[in-house]
Amino acid sequence: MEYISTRGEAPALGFRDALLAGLARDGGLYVPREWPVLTKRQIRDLRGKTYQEVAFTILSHFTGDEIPAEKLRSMIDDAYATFRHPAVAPLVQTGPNDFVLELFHGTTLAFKDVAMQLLARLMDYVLAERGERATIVGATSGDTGGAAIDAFAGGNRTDIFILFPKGKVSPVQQRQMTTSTEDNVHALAIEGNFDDCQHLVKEMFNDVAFRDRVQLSGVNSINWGRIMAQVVYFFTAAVALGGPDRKVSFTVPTGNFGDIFAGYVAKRMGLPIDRLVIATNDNDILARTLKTGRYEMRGVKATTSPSMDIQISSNFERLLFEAYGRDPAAVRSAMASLRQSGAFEIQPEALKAIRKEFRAARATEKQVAETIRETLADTGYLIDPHTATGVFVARKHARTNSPMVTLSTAHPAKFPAPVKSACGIDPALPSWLADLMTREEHFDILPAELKDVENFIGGHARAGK
Ligand SMILES: Cc1ncc(COP(=O)(O)O)c(C=O)c1O
Ligand SMILES: N[C@@H](CCOP(=O)(O)O)C(=O)O
Repeated sequence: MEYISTRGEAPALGFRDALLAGLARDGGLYVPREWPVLTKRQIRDLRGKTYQEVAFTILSHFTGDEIPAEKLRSMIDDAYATFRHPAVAPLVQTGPNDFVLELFHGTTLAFKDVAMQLLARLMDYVLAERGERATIVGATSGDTGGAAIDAFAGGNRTDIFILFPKGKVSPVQQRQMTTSTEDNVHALAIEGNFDDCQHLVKEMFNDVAFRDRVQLSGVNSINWGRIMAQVVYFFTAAVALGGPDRKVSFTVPTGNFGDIFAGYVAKRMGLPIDRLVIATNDNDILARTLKTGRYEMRGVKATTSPSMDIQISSNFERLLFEAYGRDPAAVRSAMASLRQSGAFEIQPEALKAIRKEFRAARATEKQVAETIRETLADTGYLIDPHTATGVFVARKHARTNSPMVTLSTAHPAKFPAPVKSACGIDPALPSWLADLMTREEHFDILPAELKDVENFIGGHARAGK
């Protein structure tokens, strides 16, 4: 399997190189040259299989012969042995046709663990095979950072630097990033918002001299390895609900567009998905874009679902590439316009293609709080504000004749303050995190300036020395 850049000006790479590259050298994102397609029969055969078996079937289409089958199997087994639920990603029924897909049974209580535990193992395997080290960078609005630190902590081939927006993540999220005692972990509180953090990460990748010197690698969903691992749970959920002989819809709480793009990939791979619904909080740039055809930044609002407080949805670039019939020039022009003026227009044909695949709606802060309260009252089920954003939007797009699955992207205990304020319940952290809030914190504070961040990373990274 070969991977090509959405901007068409970087060399095509094999799986291992695309995995370590993270972002393409032309600033674009890697996607497979072709979408692998499973037949209905192959999808039917996934019924009754474990999460790990389904993961192997799906992921081997993307890793091809670059990762030996027995290695891939053992990495998948190890990655999902860290999950506290035997099903890895169980489905919970909350209404006649309504389901919640719990993606928070990993070590840091968010859906990021699903891909990150595997990504760390894949990267370590490729680095060991090549006798190399890497400097891992990541930008986080709260969850990617904790999951990445947990997955990479203690690795002797990697140093990890996580940029989080100072004062804009939940206290639990912050401590998950700042209390590691491993020498290869560096949590950096950036004086800015998530978009500033993500911009800094992309700028580091675009600084070729720096990138090469520290052997930079990324773990955000700009890395194809993240997306491919997130495709798996769309298959497990749909198949459990009668797929491929019955269409299933999904609503996905969305920020950086990685998770819902994974759903789109599942569909391209042949999974019969009825509706793919983007759920946003008050940072509703994606809902506005689908409505108007204009992607326009308006400044970030702080909400009770801080992980989705995002304006620049990185993976939307992958969707644009597809919607423009894989025309990299159209993507380059949209991205140049976004850089220059904070906006771009989507041409009518491409917009039509996007609207055919996706629907989108927003949940306001009031609606999120009401949804937490009502879901608890009606079903006894407690959800976090990100999941509540999804559940609220899912109700608007529910179908009477097909199941609607909302992705539950975080455990309510990660966001105890808004959950308590909405419904009066103070969700407890699980036993392995019970002392989290009393652990000692270690982090550095840096301005949102490329030079300061590069100097810090260059001074601490072991790769290239
Ligand atoms: C809890 C939670 N829900 C939803 C999202 C949005 O996911 P994505 O960025 O893949 O759209 C995030 C962050 O990415 C998150 O941490
Ligand atoms: N919500 C995310 C933002 C980064 O998303 P990613 O999926 O691209 O890593 C977070 O929690 O950090």
